[in-house]
Amino acid sequence: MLTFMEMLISLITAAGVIVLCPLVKGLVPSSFLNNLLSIYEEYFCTPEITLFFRTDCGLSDNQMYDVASTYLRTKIVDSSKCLNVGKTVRQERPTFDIVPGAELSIPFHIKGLKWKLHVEKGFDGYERLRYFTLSFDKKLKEVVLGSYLAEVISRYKAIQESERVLKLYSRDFVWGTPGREWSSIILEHPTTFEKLAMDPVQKRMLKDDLDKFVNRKEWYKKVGKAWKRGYLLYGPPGTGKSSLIAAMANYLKFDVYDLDLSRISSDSELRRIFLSTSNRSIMVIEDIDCAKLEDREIEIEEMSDQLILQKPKFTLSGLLNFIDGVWSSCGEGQIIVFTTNNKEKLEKLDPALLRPGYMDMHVHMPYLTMDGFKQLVSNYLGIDGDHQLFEVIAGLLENKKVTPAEIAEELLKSEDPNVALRGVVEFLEQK
Ligand SMILES: Nc1ncnc2c1ncn2[C@@H]1O[C@H](COP(=O)(O)OP(=O)(O)OP(=O)(O)O)[C@@H](O)[C@H]1O
Repeated sequence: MLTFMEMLISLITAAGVIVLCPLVKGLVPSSFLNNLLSIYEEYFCTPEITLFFRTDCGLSDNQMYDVASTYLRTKIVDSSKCLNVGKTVRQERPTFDIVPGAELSIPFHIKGLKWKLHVEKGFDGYERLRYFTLSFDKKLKEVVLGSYLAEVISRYKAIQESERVLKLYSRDFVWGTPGREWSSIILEHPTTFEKLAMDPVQKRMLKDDLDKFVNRKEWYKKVGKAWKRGYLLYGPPGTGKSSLIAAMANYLKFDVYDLDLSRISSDSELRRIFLSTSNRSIMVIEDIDCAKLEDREIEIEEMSDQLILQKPKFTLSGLLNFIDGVWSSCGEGQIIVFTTNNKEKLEKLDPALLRPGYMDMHVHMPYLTMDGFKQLVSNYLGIDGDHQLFEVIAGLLENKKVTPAEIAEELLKSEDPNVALRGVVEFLEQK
């Protein structure tokens, strides 16, 4: 007795014979022949479907690329025969990564799903494009596009939540790489608000402001405002502006994007860059008063491959206006932090720059006060109470302009509190 499968195979084989044999072909009605052929195609020539997960998605970075990459890292050891193994000096254990071109076969329903990482290089040998492909039997189309991808995304979200590592994005390694606006490293800055030497009232106000901002998503929607907030941090070099940005990122668990305005050549480039940032992130534009946008020259690559110098069209205020517009129309929970060593210069440049909308809250980072000093002593020497040299130091600090960075440097010199604090006294006396 023939089973159903055996009958089907016989029929398909018969179809093959019929197709190949012109004599038999003439004897069989064409409708029957077509039916047999479609069954043959359906079960024996099952073409694969391939999904592409490119790094870019229109003008933005493609989040599905990161989704795929994060998800596959959890599967790699069981599903690939080739693994890249790496470890930096800081890491304790090696990590495994995907080898470009090697197949990752993940069991799912009938046949496995085949994932692959592709890396394309340009003529110059530099990487131009990378993307993942996911190939599968077309019979799995519905289930892969539906429940499987949903599972991959929810896995990614769970990993993001549980192993949330903050990232610092910059544009240093992406010049000329199509579809990649930012490259990132892990942000491992240890500064927290607690460790920051800063006026306690101002610290409280800033934390409250940040709390209010992140918790008011619905309020922003209700009043029809873009959910974004701008901060200006100003003060001399070494007073902790960068440290404060790290403290804000650690507090909010927001990634940081470091933007160098002087290298932007056009509105469209700027728009692309902004559209490629993630929600709930901090964009940092340092030394905003030094961004002499009108005076600089930018290298523009011509069709002829010759580099020419050209002056870009925008001014600082025009640029900020533009940023305001782009950010109003995209992204949620965005923070932008400007820093300057010289607020007066910024005011002279264009007072409108300081208005709420661009810079909603201004935070002054001054020279070191005695309160700030005690915070540093607590951080570096573990002294939370008093010390006999504090009175001398308080007197010296009143008349000197010293930055927390300078005193931090002195405190690093010895773990013995007496030695370190005597070093601070000497430093202040000589200043
Ligand atoms: N307010 C502060 N509280 C604690 N540490 C500080 C503070 N300010 C400076 N430091 C110490 O000095 C180092 C340099 O400070 P930081 O880079 O944050 O200053 P900055 O104001 O951003 O300087 P610049 O304007 O030159 O970028 C920090 O890594 C930190 O160790």
